[in-house]
Amino acid sequence: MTQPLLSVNHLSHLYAPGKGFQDVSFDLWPGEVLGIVGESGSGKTTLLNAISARLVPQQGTITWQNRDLYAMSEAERRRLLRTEWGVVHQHAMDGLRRQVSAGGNIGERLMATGARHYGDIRASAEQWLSDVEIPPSRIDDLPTTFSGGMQQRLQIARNLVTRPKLMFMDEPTGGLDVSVQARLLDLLRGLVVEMNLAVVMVTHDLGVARLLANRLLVMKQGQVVESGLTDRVLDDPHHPYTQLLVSSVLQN
Ligand SMILES: Nc1ncnc2c1ncn2[C@@H]1O[C@H](COP(=O)(O)OP(=O)(O)OP(=O)(O)O)[C@@H](O)[C@H]1O
Repeated sequence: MTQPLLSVNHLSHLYAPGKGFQDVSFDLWPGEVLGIVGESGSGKTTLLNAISARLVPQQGTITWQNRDLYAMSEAERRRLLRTEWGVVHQHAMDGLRRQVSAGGNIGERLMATGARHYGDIRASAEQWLSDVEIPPSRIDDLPTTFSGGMQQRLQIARNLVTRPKLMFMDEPTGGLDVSVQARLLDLLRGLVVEMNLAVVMVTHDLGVARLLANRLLVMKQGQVVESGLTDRVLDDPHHPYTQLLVSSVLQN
């Protein structure tokens, strides 16, 4: 492929000076994982929301497979979010339907892409539950009866069932126990490679960034202060702010 999957050009959205993000540009290629790192309040979530069509940015353009995202109709953008894109929220229940069974949470997204055969949908949901290490016997249970780690894995299965090309993740392992985090990261890493998924992931955890991301954008007060391959940025940070971020992790 000679064209990036996603192109972000001079994107800005400021709630107030220094609050939001300013003049962000990058290209994302199929199968590439881009990590957005920076301290709390640096604008990471606002940027992620704008790129994933959940917040109309004040300036700049986003091109998805050669089409201007904000020239598409609202319905087309919503459809994209249900099919070729996925969103993994930090709090799994924000991305799940609490009144719908685990199997229903997965099947619902499949139906958005035209699946109608109940047996096939259920079989696919069972397969996905097992792929994300949830016992398929829990298929009829409500997600509210699951542990935090299971809810997060269910949210991931719900997104992946439509075989998206691009996933947006906001602190995908935030709020989970360290051992649960490690397991989830392992699982995510495997799925990303197997499905050749492109990912834009926000995290303040440089360990998570190191494990999952190929490339990093470092944000400080709404500006990208440094970008590059993950190992280069973390092992040889150029900007003083990145140096501080890396060294404060090392001191922990
Ligand atoms: N809807 C809003 N209206 C006004 N200001 C906002 C709004 N959402 C976020 N902000 C402000 O914009 C700045 C960036 O917030 P954002 O949530 O994008 O940062 P972040 O890097 O994701 O932080 P965190 O890791 O804590 O979520 C913050 O100062 C925040 O208070």
